Amino acid sequence: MTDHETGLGEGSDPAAVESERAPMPTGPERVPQASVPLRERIKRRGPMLLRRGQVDLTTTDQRLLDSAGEADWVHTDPWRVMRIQAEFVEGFGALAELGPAIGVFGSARTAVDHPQYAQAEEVGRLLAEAGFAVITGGGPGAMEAANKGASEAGGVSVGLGIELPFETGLNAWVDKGINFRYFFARKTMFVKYSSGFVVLPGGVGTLDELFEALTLVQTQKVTRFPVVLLGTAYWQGLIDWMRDVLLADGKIRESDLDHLHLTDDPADAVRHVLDRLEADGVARPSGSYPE
Ligand SMILES: C/C(=C\CNc1ncnc2c1ncn2[C@@H]1O[C@H](COP(=O)(O)O)[C@@H](O)[C@H]1O)CO
Repeated sequence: MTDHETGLGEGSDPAAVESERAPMPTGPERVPQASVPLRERIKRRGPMLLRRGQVDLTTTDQRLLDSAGEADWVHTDPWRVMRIQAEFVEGFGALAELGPAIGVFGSARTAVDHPQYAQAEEVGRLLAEAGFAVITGGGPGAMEAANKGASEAGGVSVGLGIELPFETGLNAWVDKGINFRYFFARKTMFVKYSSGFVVLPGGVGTLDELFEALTLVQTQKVTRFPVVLLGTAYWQGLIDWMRDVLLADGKIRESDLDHLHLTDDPADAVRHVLDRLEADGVARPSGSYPE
């Protein structure tokens, strides 16, 4: 079995490989350890003693820098686990000190000249003025609009982008951006660093984000989490269906619907978020309350 397989090689240092009798030579006369007879090789690593065949002859760095060998392992799940871990580390590191924030979701396809774009921009602005950072998916459409409103109001405009088969990149109004490979890591960041969501008209991506929030509230994985639906004409049908079918059939409770605040007014959306958080004992950020 090799050192790699036993794990004994990690952290080893051939400079510490020495003969039990002779002290470690320190200068140009240093003997390559491979030339020390096998039976005389000895190494101490912390509380561990290694002798003979257990003494490895290369350092961790040497093995790291040795580019020879197979590279297929970068396409294996154990390696992906490391990349997933890295996304959480990067996300937590970038957002841990963000302060109070609200997630704003909505269609990637909302056109710049559409009234919903103006509404998203207004929401971004009012949230920033209220003292919230604004977190979006970092893409085009409603996301871009909310980032624009937040950034132009001098707020913290955050975009959590996602790698897609087609390149879209972070929109130009994202002032703090992270690009994720994995949807689930990105979704964790939305929920972990937002105190509530404002959801504008959108498609399956937006519905996914909305229903994830509702599921987490229903299962009490998150508490104190206001969710506002902006656009009554767009959302009323969904609310009616949830009430008439899901609730009527006993698949949800009335309280699951109570979490949803439906409005057409961006100022009302932001007031609702502030009021709900205050009612739940969360300190209000130091910005202005929308008139
Ligand atoms: C469809 C197009 C670009 C997609 N680019 C996206 N970039 C970032 N985030 C996205 C993108 N598409 C979807 N999302 C996420 O889902 C929500 C919007 O999805 P919907 O289906 O459009 O409602 C959004 O909140 C993002 O988090 C080309 O225009």
